[in-house]
Amino acid sequence: MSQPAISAGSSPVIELKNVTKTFGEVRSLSDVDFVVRPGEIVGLLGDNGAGKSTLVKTVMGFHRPDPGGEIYFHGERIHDWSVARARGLGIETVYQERALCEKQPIWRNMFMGRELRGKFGLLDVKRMRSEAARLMKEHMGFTSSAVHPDNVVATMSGGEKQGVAITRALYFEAQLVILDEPTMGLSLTETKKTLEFVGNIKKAGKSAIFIDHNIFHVYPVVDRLYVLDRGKVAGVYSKDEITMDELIERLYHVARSGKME
Ligand SMILES: Nc1ncnc2c1ncn2[C@@H]1O[C@H](COP(=O)(O)OP(=O)(O)OP(=O)(O)O)[C@@H](O)[C@H]1O
Repeated sequence: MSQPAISAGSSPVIELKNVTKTFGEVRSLSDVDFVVRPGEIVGLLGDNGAGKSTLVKTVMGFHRPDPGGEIYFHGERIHDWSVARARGLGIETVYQERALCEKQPIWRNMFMGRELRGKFGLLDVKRMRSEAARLMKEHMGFTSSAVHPDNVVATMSGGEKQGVAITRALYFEAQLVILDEPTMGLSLTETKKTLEFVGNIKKAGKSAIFIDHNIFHVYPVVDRLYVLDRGKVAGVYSKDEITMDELIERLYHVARSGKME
């Protein structure tokens, strides 16, 4: 199980300062300041091409900022930012449900790539099955004996699959969970379930970045929102500062004029 080498405190889990990212002639991010605090769910909104993916890929370590940009984890500047470094510090991405192995049982999916091992390095199947059962009950709210860790993932609903992915991230000591359009292609009920799982991240005292095109999904579960427009931060809002209607109004305004007010 990966443990963050830097101790968690009240300083932001992740902080990007003055981050610009260019790909040849394309400037995907421009002087972006971005902060996620402990226990905070932060929404990322913006039109197609606004820079949302580039921003989260930078947080995930896939991209390094152009010179001048800085990345801090719990207040400490990290110079050698990379996927391995970000993951080692507890930044986990929940990919869309297709990242799970449909034909494998739930317990295997929970521990895929980070299997629990016993003596002599042998797989501890018994412990993985019992841990999966506990997590399903405690984190995913499965009380029915019909849902068993041996069930294959293909039999679960889309929302439940997202639950497996989120629970897996939390189990592996994620400090920050990145959710990239977790409700895409899900039905209404499955979406509701997925949003409940997002709430579990906060209950567990962890943080998340939530990207979704649908403001009706994002607004209810987040504490703060960043609006990106053409690579720039066009607005940052605490949820208690802005109603959903006001936010929609401002998003229309950004789309029309490129400015938040
Ligand atoms: N690897 C890359 N090489 C060149 N240009 C890129 C690369 N990645 C992103 N871009 C460009 O940067 C801009 C921002 O893209 P990005 O994918 O971050 O936007 P987005 O807000 O996630 O969009 P969407 O909602 O459509 O996924 C776009 O113009 C895109 O074409």
